[in-house]
Amino acid sequence: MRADSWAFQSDNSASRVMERTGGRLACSTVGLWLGLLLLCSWGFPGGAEPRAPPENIAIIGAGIGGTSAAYYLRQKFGNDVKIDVFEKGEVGGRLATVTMQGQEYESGGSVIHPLNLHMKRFVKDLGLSAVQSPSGLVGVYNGETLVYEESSWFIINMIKLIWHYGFQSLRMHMWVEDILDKFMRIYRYQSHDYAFSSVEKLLHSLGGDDYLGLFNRSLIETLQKAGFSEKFLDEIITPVMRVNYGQTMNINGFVGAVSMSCTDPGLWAVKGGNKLVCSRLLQASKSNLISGSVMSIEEKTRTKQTGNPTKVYEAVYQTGSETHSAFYDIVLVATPLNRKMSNITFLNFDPPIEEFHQYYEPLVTTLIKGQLNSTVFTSRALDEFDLSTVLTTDNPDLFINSIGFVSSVEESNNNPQPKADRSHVWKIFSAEPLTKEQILKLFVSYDYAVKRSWLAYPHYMPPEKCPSIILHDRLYYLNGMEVAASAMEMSAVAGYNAALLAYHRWNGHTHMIDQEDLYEKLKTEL
Ligand SMILES: Cc1cc2nc3c(=O)[nH]c(=O)nc-3n(C[C@H](O)[C@H](O)[C@H](O)COP(=O)(O)OP(=O)(O)OC[C@H]3O[C@@H](n4cnc5c(N)ncnc54)[C@H](O)[C@@H]3O)c2cc1C
Ligand SMILES: CC(C)=CCC/C(C)=C/CC/C(C)=C/CSC[C@H](N)C(=O)O
Repeated sequence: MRADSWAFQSDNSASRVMERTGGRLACSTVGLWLGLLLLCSWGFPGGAEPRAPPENIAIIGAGIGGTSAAYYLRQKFGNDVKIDVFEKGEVGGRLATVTMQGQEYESGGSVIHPLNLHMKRFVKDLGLSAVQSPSGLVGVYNGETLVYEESSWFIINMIKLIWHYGFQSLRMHMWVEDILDKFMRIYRYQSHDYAFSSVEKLLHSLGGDDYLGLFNRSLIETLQKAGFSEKFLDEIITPVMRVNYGQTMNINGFVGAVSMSCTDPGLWAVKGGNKLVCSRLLQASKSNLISGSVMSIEEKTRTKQTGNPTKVYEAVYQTGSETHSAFYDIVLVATPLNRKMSNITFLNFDPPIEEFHQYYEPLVTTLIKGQLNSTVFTSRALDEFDLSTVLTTDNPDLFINSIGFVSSVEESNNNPQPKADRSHVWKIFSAEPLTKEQILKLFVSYDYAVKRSWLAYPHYMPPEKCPSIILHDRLYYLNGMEVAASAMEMSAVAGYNAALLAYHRWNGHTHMIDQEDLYEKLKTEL
């Protein structure tokens, strides 16, 4: 790390960089003084004073993307900048819970992968704790019968898998592992403060043309080319895509791999609810939460106290029946840009900021406390039915994508066993709301049913282009990342990236943006 590249950073990140450089320079006070002396004698690069931080930053959306961006923006720009976070609904966005008989259950984003390091770090740094996600036995139903059923004996499972599908399950696991390994490179890039101006450049930096190719091609095309059989794709891969993204194997290969990684062991969630991460990030970033809906953004010229005319963005927003406006140096949009989800108008930009018509898949989460009618899936009675999740194949006659039993956000449940009574809460994913008749088909009887409808994930249709991260000079968009894959960790990566990008562009650190061959360059860095 060159002296000039960290000299301008806020106290926080400078000390982090120094921590990383370990014994070489940072530990020694002598080194620090030497560094300062050198800076004084060389002056700042270009002879210019470091630029003062922005006065005001707006973030639209208090989901995990917006709140993680607030957290990292505070780290980068320091304490003098005012950060306003606008939220028209609940803090957490698609991380949300529903309450049943006094217990809360995740109704949106629920599971976190053990290698999702940003989420892991948030939980640790924000004083939260993790609970293990239920990991019981899974079966696959094709509308007539269970075509695959896991066994509680590891060895039997292996034999079953090999008997049905040869070594394809193992090959699939290796394929996903390789993609995840490369994905982990982003943490190294971000810890060294590197940013990307487009999602495509970010993906390319992780594994070159092949990695970007995953995003540009459908999962089915990639897996067929790799020689996976129709039977394996229909009975194992499709059901996993249906439970996770409510879609078929026509999604892109990258999101397909992200989805497959949910079959890894060790999935977890935040005790008390995943949305707690968002409220804690807001608190830790000392942001002001404004409960209101942003309606428009327009660039304006204002004369600040310094007397200089400055370009700022005016955000017009509504709180209740009142309309207000405020001015910002930097704006981050942390919500999908489309009429149904955010309805933000960009006024008088030249060239105009394109409207994204990204279609988000409707999905319904229904939570039901009741006694499952196991005979829908098998001739066995519930007391002999040991599956905790039933996935489904792509059969148009089926009205659910999946059904599985869940624990409340307070419980850790490593080895759940369905009981032949009404005490379990089951989570069902379906494309449309379930009718009473459909619920009564699935349950012998039930006490409670609560549903939550979502526009859940982008409808994936490769090849497609990710929307720009830079919408205008100091106006950034985070949710283009979801076009690669939608997951909490992806939004956290997007939040960090947008914060770094905004910081570097504000300070003219062009060498920290879109660096090629980063993996090679950072190989020897600690
Ligand atoms: C049912 C379901 C299950 C899921 N399961 C998982 C899972 O198990 N694991 C996982 O990793 N991911 C999961 N996901 C995906 C994950 O939840 C999302 O990718 C992630 O939460 C998106 O976060 P975000 O901050 O980018 O967007 P959001 O959470 O959508 O946040 C955007 C926020 O902006 C607000 N907003 C919109 N417009 C405006 C406006 N004009 N003014 C002010 N505020 C505005 C919205 O109200 C919202 O709160 C799931 C999603 C769903 C729906
Ligand atoms: C970003 C990386 C590398 C990994 C993230 C893996 C992950 C946790 C993806 C989430 C996929 C997703 C949208 C799942 C939705 S359903 C989840 C669960 N089956 C449930 O029952 O709620």
